[in-house]
Amino acid sequence: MAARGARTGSLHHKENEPAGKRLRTGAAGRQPLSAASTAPPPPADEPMVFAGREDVETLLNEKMKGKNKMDFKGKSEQMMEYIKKLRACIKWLLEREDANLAQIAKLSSDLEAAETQHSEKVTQLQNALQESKEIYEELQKQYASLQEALKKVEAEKTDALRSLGNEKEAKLAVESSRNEILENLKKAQLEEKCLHDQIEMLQGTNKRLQEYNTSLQTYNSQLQADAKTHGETINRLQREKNTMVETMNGLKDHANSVKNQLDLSKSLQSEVAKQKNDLLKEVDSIRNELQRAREDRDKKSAQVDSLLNELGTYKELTGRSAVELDNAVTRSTALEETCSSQRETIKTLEIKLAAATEKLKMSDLTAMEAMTEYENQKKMLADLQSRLQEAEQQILDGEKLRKKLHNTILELKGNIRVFCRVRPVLSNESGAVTYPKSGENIGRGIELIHNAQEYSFTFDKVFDHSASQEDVFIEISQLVQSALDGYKVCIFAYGQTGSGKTHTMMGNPEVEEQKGMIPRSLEQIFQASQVLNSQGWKYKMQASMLEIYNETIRDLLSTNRVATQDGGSSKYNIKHDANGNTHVSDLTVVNVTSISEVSSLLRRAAQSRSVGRTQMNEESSRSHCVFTLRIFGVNEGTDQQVQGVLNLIDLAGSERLNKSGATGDRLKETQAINKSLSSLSDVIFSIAKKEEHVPFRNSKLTYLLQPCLGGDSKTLMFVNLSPETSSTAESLCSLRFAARVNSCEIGIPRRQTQMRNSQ
Ligand SMILES: Nc1ncnc2c1ncn2[C@@H]1O[C@H](COP(=O)(O)OP(=O)(O)OP(=O)(O)O)[C@@H](O)[C@H]1O
Repeated sequence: MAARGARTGSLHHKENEPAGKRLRTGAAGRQPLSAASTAPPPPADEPMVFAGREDVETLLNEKMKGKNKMDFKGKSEQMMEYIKKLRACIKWLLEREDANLAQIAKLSSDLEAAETQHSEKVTQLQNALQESKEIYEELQKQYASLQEALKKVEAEKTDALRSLGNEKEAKLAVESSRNEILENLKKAQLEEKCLHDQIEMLQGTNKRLQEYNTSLQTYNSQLQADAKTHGETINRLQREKNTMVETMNGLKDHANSVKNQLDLSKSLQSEVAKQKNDLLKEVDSIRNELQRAREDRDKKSAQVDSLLNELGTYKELTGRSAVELDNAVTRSTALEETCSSQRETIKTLEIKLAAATEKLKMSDLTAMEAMTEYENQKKMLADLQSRLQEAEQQILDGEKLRKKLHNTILELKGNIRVFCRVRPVLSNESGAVTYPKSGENIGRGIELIHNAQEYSFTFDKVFDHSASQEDVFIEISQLVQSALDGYKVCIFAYGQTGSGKTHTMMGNPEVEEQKGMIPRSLEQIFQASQVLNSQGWKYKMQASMLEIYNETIRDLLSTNRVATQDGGSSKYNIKHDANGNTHVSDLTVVNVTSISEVSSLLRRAAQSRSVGRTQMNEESSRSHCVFTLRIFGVNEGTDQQVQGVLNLIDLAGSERLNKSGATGDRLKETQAINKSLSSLSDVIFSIAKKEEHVPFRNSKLTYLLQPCLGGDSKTLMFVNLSPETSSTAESLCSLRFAARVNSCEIGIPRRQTQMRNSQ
């Protein structure tokens, strides 16, 4: 068709040319055939030229013309001419045919080339279409997988939110358990307060028992008859006490081990709480990370959405823009990678979160276990404590009864009580003191080896080197208490220099365990007076403190320095009134209302106290130090009045002259000390012998203490010993003196009490 079209087109093109110009002869210009019929014929050798179809048709329509019918010659010439024309026409037609064929061949080859090109284009287009289709399918798949991933992320997000909710619940549970613990703590504090109240009540009972003690005196004669029986009871109680002490020690050990366990479980609990806090922090940080990852993921999701939108647009433009599609695919792939990495991160975080939650659960469980353990331990401890308290109460009751009976017997006997205290060995020397390990003298006996000879002594109580200040105070606390009940109480420490008198009487008031008898007695008096307040008792207390140095009184509480020196204007005359109360003129007497006031007084006195040096003790106190607390009590309810006195005396060292190695002033000091101490023993022995004249006035010390030594007071002497072998001679002297004192009957203590309106 195309070839034929091309031929027709070509012929048609030629037909448009003007007919006159087409049929010409060669070089001289061709004539049209019609013109040739009229015009003279072209020369025979000139070829005819045909311009087109019209020329041929004109030639074919040409008619023979002759002059007449018979003009055959003319006709044959014409015919020849016409045949020539026809030949020329045929030749032209043949040439034209060849040219046409050549053109057709050229056209068909062009056509083929065009067709090939066309088919290539078609194939390319088909390929591009196929590729686009594949890309489209791929993108659709990616889209589907992205949607899948998005769904997963959503599901993970929901899970994470759920686990977050669980964590919050767990946290709330932990907080509520902590509140419970705090609640329990409050309860325990309340219980402690109750126990405190009970202690106060017991102290009240103690007071009543003391009242009972007083009433016991009226049954004096009856008790004397019963004394023997009581002695047996004491022994039995002593044995019982020992058993109870052992039981109590066992219980204490058990309680200690339980306490240790409790401490352990407490520390475990605090560790668990710490771990829990760490885990909570970790969970928080993971949550934050998760939150960040979520936000990141949300951003990416938004990006995915926008890219999906873009993808949609790209889908429309797929056919048009393959490059854009490629970019979109690249971005989509990158996004997919980010998404997958995000998913990985989320997964890791989820795993971490799960692990942290697990750890939290574990720690909660451990905490719960620790709590349960703690509760059990607490219960056990409470149980043990109540058993311990019961046992201790039993022991205390037994002990109280024993002491009461013992005191009663002693009071009835009218003895000065003597406690012996041996200090620890301070040097490298060996000790020369032992104690009985069996028999009825345990805790009361002491054995001293001197010059290879053993000397045994028995006192009301013997404290070995291991006895603490508290152990010693427990034994004298009742005596101290009786000062509040209106007795005159006198406690003094006797012994050689460095034997522990000051340690026993004063100790170190700033350190709880080292506080001596003076600060402890004052604390007890103030505490007890507060308890008695609730029973209507109001107390007024006055403290004074003096020392007797070289037979001269010095006021230790005076703020006037001159007055405290020898030769000062103050005379410090000692006077006793009809009620047996002692007054020292010009002596500073301070009203005290609290233990802190007394503590500052003690500090003031310690500073003023004169301290001399001897070869035996660098800080040996060379004076007798007398602390006096006067107690005036009145009961608003019963109008009863009491007046008690508590004298606490740290005597100067009792060593003999040759031992102290003193000369000059020191010799004078030692002589004075010895004089006053020997006066003290003279007074005691003379009272014991019931002599008419008691030489109280022989020394300032004995004269000052006259009312306390005179028979109606409760007197206790500490004999302090140095255990070293080098001190055995002095120790023996002290022990002998103490034994004589212990055997003295100085009278029955009398309570100083009266009714207010009887004054
Ligand atoms: N029971 C004890 N436990 C521990 N250390 C003690 C004990 N008794 C005394 N000491 C120590 O022994 C030393 C001498 O004691 P302290 O000063 O009380 O003796 P003293 O009899 O008062 O002497 P002085 O008569 O010279 O005043 C001190 O260092 C004291 O701390």
